Amino acid sequence: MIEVSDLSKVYREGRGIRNINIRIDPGTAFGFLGPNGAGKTTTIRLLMGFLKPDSGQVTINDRDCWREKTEVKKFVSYLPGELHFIENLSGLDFLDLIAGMHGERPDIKKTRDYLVSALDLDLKLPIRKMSKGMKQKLGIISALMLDAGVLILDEPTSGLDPLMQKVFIELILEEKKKGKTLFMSSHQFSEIERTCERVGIIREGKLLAVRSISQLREVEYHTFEIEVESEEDYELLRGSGLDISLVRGQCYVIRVAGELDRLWLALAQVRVKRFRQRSLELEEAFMDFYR
Ligand SMILES: Nc1ncnc2c1ncn2[C@@H]1O[C@H](COP(=O)(O)OP(=O)(O)OP(=O)(O)O)[C@@H](O)[C@H]1O
Repeated sequence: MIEVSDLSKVYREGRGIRNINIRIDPGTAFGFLGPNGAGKTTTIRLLMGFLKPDSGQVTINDRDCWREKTEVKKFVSYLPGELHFIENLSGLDFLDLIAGMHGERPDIKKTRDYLVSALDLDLKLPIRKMSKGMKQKLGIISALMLDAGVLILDEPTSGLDPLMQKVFIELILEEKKKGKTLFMSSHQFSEIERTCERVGIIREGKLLAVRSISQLREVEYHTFEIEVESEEDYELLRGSGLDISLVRGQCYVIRVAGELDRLWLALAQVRVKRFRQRSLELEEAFMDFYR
């Protein structure tokens, strides 16, 4: 349904994105993660037809996002990373304006009311008096109330407090139940993990990896906490070439990828006071792509 093929867009200074390939099946959610300036918004702007690719192509439902952008916008709903409103309007006026552009469908008002209540937003307030988080809620409501089949969300939880981030995740899970296709950028692995089937990691304009969340969960990664008797024991551990970091005193964290043989061999040589395995941390497995 969403197909990004050999997509490149390079700005004058040489930054941008290069040769991005992503395929997102209908009814699935794709999380797009990467550090600041990695190229997430650039990719999303190409998906929305705001930018013309230098090379390659993006299609949604087999429509070219640049050449057929008007058609594409009929089944896509978009939440920009940076929201710009007509500040003098109230929240309600703004949503009415957006709904009016989509033919006064009665279902929009119903969905709007549901979202307003879920996100607990005072729509009577003029937008200029709204906080950053309130404006973000308004943006989310305007994107979700249209009930489009494809949702493209650029850092949707930016500015939301932890409670509202949780509500947002629940709303997204409801959208998924309705069969929506989702493309969502984020800095937060946890929200991608909870909402998406697959995750793409972008850095310096290049797509480093695309993994299914279940694949990431299976990565053989083990973290242990160990307390040894003395500095001498630590030196012995260190000599084994294991990935060790100090917590405090003689307490260390050891991370092992793959087979554990080397760990057992090292442990046999030292005096251990305390030893326990930490549960697998998915985020750590994911962070490996950044290192
Ligand atoms: N209009 C532009 N002209 C020139 N360079 C740009 C333009 N827009 C973005 N860039 C540069 O392209 C790179 C990618 O920017 P982009 O906004 O896509 O990153 P991002 O992953 O969305 O970052 P963030 O997480 O900080 O929002 C950055 O180095 C940025 O400075």
